[in-house]
Amino acid sequence: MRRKIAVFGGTFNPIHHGHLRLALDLVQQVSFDQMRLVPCHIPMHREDPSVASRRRARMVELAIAGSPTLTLDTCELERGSASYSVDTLAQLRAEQGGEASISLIMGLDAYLGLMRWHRWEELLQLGHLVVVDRPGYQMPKSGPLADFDREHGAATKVLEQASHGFVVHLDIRALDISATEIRTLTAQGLSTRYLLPEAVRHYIAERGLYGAGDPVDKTY
Ligand SMILES: Nc1ncnc2c1ncn2[C@@H]1O[C@H](COP(=O)(O)OP(=O)(O)OP(=O)(O)O)[C@@H](O)[C@H]1O
Ligand SMILES: O=C(O)c1ccc[n+]([C@@H]2O[C@H](COP(=O)([O-])O)[C@@H](O)[C@H]2O)c1
Repeated sequence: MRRKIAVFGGTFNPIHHGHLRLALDLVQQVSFDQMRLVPCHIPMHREDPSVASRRRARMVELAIAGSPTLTLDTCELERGSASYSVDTLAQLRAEQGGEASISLIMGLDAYLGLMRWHRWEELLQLGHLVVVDRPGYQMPKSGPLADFDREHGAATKVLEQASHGFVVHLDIRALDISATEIRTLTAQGLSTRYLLPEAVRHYIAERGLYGAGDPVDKTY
């Protein structure tokens, strides 16, 4: 059977249950052999994250500690340069060889901006794109992305059958959680409990990230 590897890139500032449950749901639906969480080091598509990549990676590590299926991949930190998904996929393809099925995972909000990504036309030569819905976002019915989606769209089984080249949309449970909301709640001194793992909440509180005040308030 073809080895199936998933690459789930994100700013993870911080990682939350929206990311984690999405990753786990996909591992179970697709039987990925690996699900690699790849924190981006220097994003060129958004403002500099307020927290250094080393710390964002550490929060990923804390979040997945003990998970048998999710792993942290720090390739973008090690590369040290601007973080482009095309480079990450190319590096993984070189490592894994031509047979492996490689899937780049993204939420619909990220997919909507795909045509602004660096060398985005090359992504499907290196892997598949697996897109999951995100509350508040909808696929356009017409336009260049809708055309691209129709041209390359396929059913899940293609992830077994081909190493690259297709776009697959998968249903996962919708969790309306964002890192932006977690940063805002933290800065306002409001509780973020149940939105992200406790170990990550403690890390944020202990280091005063996102304007966190005293260590995690017991009343919250
Ligand atoms: N709740 C969610 N449901 C589905 N996809 C999600 C969810 N949260 C994040 N994603 C996806 O995870 C990837 C990484 O997201 P990212 O780290 O930017 O989190 P975020 O919550 O969107 O952060 P921010 O609010 O800072 O933009 C993206 O592909 C994004 O679409
Ligand atoms: O390669 C690009 O040009 C590119 C442009 C936008 C987003 N990405 C990647 O998409 C992933 C999700 O991005 P974000 O901003 O939602 O965290 C993350 O791994 C980014 O590096 C990549």
